[in-house]
Amino acid sequence: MKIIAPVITIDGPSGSGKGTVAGILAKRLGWNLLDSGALYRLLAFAAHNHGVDLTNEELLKKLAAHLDVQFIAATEGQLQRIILEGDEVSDVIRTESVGSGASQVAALPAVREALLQRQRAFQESPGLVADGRDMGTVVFPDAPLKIFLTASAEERARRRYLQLKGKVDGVSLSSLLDEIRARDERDTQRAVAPLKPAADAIQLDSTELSIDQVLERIMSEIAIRDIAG
Ligand SMILES: Nc1ncnc2c1ncn2[C@@H]1O[C@H](COP(=O)(O)OP(=O)(O)O)[C@@H](O)[C@H]1O
Ligand SMILES: Nc1ccn([C@H]2C[C@H](O)[C@@H](COP(=O)(O)OP(=O)(O)O)O2)c(=O)n1
Repeated sequence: MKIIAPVITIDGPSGSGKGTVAGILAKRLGWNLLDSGALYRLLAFAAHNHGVDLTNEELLKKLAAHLDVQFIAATEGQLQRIILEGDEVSDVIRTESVGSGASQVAALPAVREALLQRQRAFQESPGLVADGRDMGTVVFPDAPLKIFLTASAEERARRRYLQLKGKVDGVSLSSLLDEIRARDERDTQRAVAPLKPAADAIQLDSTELSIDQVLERIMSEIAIRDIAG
């Protein structure tokens, strides 16, 4: 009988800390990592490169089904690397303009369907930490631990600002706040797999918490459930 690897899902809006926390947790547990948002970012980026309009659902569905992407797991001292069609794109897909494109293609049902199996294939032994918007509601509904991580929009914009300042030209706190609000609106209001907590998710507001405090809370939920051996 195939042993089903446990999954910890971390969903929430942009800048709540999902990616950071999921990465540290996966490393600490020695589990696999799924950054599902990267798939939507890669699709938006590939669409741009191939001249595909972000509203062309039929073509985007085909592009999603054939995305030539490789995730190279993090090693000591090196973050996870993402290769698209042979080129490293780990950094270029992180801009807010690619994030906005990702949020647009993510609203298309045929695109979400085309990426579903690719995401589920990450559920391998000894376990998986998956972050995104619908990990707990749609992709891994049977996950034994689901976290819904939030923070105020102002705090999330401040974090993004600190993260991008010095790396990207022309970042401003007020435009980041506008972009984050626009993305929140699109991601929560779409008809398919909207951003919302699963009924059995633990909600964590990280506005006043450090990354270590968030990790500590999640580690204690893991210990209570005895899911990480
Ligand atoms: N609890 C926290 N307190 C302060 N900064 C945080 C916290 N969580 C994450 N950050 C920082 O905020 C930025 C965005 O975090 P990230 O993990 O990319 O968020 P998300 O994946 O939810 O968009 C990063 O620079 C990260 O280091
Ligand atoms: N599981 C997911 C993950 C991301 N998306 C969409 C919606 C998001 O605005 C974009 C980008 O997601 P990503 O997690 O990379 O963005 P942030 O790091 O939170 O800013 O993709 C989604 O619809 N479903």
